[in-house]
Amino acid sequence: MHLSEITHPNQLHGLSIRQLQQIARQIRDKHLQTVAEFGGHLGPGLGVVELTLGLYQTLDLDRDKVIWDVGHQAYPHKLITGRYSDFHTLRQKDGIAGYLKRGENKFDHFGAGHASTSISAALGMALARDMNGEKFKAVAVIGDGALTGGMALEAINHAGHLPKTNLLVVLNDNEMSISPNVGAIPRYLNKMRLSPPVQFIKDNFEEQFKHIPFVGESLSPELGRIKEGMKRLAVPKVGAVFEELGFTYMGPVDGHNLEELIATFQQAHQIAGPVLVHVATIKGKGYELAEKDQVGYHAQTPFNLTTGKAIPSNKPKPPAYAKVFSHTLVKLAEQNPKIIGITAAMATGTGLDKLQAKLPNQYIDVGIAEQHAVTLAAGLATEGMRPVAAIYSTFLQRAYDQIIHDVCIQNLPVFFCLDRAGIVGSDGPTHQGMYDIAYLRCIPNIVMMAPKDEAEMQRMVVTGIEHTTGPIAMRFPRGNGYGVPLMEEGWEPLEIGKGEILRNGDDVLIIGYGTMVYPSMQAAEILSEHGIEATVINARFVKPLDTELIVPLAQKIGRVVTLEEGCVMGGFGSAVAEALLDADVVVPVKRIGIPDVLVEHATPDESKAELGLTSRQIAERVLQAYFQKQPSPVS
Ligand SMILES: Cc1ncc(C[n+]2csc(CCOP(=O)(O)OP(=O)(O)O)c2C)c(N)n1
Ligand SMILES: CC(=O)[C@@H](O)[C@H](O)COP(=O)(O)O
Ligand SMILES: [Mg+2]
Repeated sequence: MHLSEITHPNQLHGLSIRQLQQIARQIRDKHLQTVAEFGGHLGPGLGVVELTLGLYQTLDLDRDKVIWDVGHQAYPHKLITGRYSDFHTLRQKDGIAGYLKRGENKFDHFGAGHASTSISAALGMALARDMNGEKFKAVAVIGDGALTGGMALEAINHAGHLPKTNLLVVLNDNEMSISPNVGAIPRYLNKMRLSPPVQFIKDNFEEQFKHIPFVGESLSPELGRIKEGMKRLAVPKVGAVFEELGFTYMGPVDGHNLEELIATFQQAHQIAGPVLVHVATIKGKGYELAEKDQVGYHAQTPFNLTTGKAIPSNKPKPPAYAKVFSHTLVKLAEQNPKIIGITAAMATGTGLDKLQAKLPNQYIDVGIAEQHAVTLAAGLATEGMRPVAAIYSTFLQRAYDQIIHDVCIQNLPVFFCLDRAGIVGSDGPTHQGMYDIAYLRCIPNIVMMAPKDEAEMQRMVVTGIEHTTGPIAMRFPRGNGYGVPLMEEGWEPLEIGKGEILRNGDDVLIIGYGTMVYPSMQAAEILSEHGIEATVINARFVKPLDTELIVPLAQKIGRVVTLEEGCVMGGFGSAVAEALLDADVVVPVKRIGIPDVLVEHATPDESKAELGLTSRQIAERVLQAYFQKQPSPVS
């Protein structure tokens, strides 16, 4: 049977190991071709091909439910659940999502994208199953990185307390998060990965020696004494921690040996209560370049399969915001040993791997543990350190209470650097950085800012470091800057709460925040072609808002437009409208940003066009709102 003929995982039933190995090869080929052509997550899925086939052959997917943690590794799952023919649309507009998605396919029982949720979801399904008197297996597949997330441990704590609730947790242990996994849990797992040989020797000690020709028999008396000594060798009982937590532990199992996997899963299905099967895999298995560079091949833009090199873009790109951010932070950290950069398992994405390389003592990776990262930063701040929590906007959502409870209520000087703030593109709704303006703005004590370009971001990094009277947050987008000139040092901090006028005009006031400042200027130029002259403000800060600058101009001009790359509800535009209300200035405010919708996976430009956020669309919307001009057909 060829992979292309599989539309239901139950078609795996009855296939021989050889047939499964053939399908595994076809999955790897399809996975590699598709990611090489369109980009996506490479290493994670290559590492779970046999795990997926072995597990699914032992389940009835018309009944049983498999929940994948994060879901970035679930391309093999997608390929055997009816999406082979559409797989070339992966992570593209209106195409297959890069993560599991309940609405996409009946075998996608739970969506994800953020880590550490699978065991909670699977346990919820198992409890509902038992309450409804149903019979199906609930299986969570979680990576060793995701296992460092607090939620996963909360779920294990709960599941281990329910000896009558059947639940299978498959731990995909490839010793990697995006970077090498960090913490005591991965270290413990690694010890178990290593322990079987030691355990094997202990169990088969004499057997091993007796057969040594000529000397084997004569060694016997000695062997007894050595064996006694071996008994005292402290080998952790494999899986002891999980067993102590109420799970039946099985493993570690070779995650690329189909016979072993199938036999283990079949056995696991016979065991009542919570069971954890520890599967040892290799991230990137089957593609040598990915096996050798597991960090670099976690995710890929389109690349050449033979050379492994990214397909060069036809024009040189300005530096990425993340690169400028980390370069600036390293420069400042070299002068200030109190600066501590903190990442939650996103060293390469945030660029903090550069800080780790240059100043390892001023770098902390806490694993996938954003909540811990924030309160750790708060603790560091109480002792006079200068903590910089570099966490994507979307992942910082995980630590909302810690931001309020541990940082802002105590008014501690933590500097939050929110990368990937705004529309991120192919990762879709779970990863869009849409909510941070709204979710932070309502918290007392926090200062919030966003740069118009990468040069202003450098000034904001200095501003953030020097703001030590309380918490401060800077948001910036995924991707590249504008290529504006950058300074190597001597960046001038900004005055907190002060914006700048970029253009003058009497017909409409346009106030841009962060990434929407340049589009504001471009829209103003288009309006000028229609005889409409706009004043454009770069707000720089949403909290505190520069009301001294904005309120009088709004009153004078009488028409206001706000622009933000974030949710309009409660966002930057709301802040301006509230300020005008508080000042009893009654003028119309047209808030342009992301409306109350989810933004599906597409390129950022496609999403912005769909949301009416291109410069031309902004100009058209202003004309329509304030000057009763019917929009010309959008070119
Ligand atoms: C809450 C959260 N923080 C960070 C991330 C970014 N992220 C995506 S995959 C990944 C590593 C996951 O490691 P693991 O679970 O071991 O899966 P593997 O990639 O090794 O297959 C991280 C940190 C995320 N998805 N969710
Ligand atoms: C699966 C996951 O959450 C990360 O791999 C994420 O896709 C990284 O996003 P960036 O590519 O923006 O760093
Ligand atoms: Mg891993």
